[in-house]
Amino acid sequence: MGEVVDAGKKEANGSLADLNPTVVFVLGGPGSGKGTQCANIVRHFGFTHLSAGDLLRAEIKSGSENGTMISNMIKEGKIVPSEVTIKLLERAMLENGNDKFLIDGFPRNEENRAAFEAVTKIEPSFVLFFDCSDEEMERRLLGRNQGREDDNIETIRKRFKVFQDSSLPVIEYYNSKGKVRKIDAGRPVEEVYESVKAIFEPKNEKAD
Ligand SMILES: Nc1ncnc2c1ncn2[C@@H]1O[C@H](COP(=O)(O)OP(=O)(O)OP(=O)(O)O)[C@@H](O)[C@H]1O
Ligand SMILES: Nc1ccn([C@@H]2O[C@H](COP(=O)(O)O)[C@@H](O)[C@H]2O)c(=O)n1
Repeated sequence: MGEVVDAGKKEANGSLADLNPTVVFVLGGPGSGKGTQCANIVRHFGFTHLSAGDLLRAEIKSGSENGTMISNMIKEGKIVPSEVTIKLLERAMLENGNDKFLIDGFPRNEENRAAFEAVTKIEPSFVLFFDCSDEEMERRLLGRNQGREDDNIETIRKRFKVFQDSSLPVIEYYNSKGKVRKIDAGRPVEEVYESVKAIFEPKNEKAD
């Protein structure tokens, strides 16, 4: 584990190959409840939650040279170039010290997927897919009230289109490899979590 170098930040030591982490990708449309359910999984199953969107928003706030580009992309609902997002994810995993990660909102397109695989050599254990109607996601996003610049109807519609055109094909790719665990995310939070929990709980296999 890295040593503490400043307020709450740890040095990123070693390589991902050494860490060899367990990774679960958490995908679903904007507002499908990925972040909400990840918080529950973290509490019960010891994963660390890394939201690609949160990491990008933190990068804007940090005054990084990429800040303006990232901010413009998010306002337009567009996908930030993979090298930027992957560097943030790699750094967050190495700084963290855990070896079990929920990677939320990534990979968002084929470029994200292929670049992550090429750079990190990590294959996800499985992909949690929160399936929810556009009507319900729109209602949730417009009611979220977190001051996000992309939670307005114009950007929400763009984000839905990007999800349809670019993110669903990634889910289809993992589905063809038998890796997708699809959840009906249109139900109340507690009901959705019951389904999520069943996926993470060790199976009670019968002895012979
Ligand atoms: N099952 C649910 N029923 C009703 N509201 C929900 C449910 N799950 C989450 N919400 C609410 O909907 C909003 C969006 O949820 P959340 O932030 O978890 O979605 P997300 O998929 O992470 O969104 P994004 O991709 O935009 O970051 C939040 O205000 C959250 O409290
Ligand atoms: N892999 C990603 C993930 C996110 N973005 C950008 O951030 C926006 C917000 O993402 P949330 O998951 O927090 O909803 C998203 O609309 C993209 O602009 C990205 O580029 N790449």
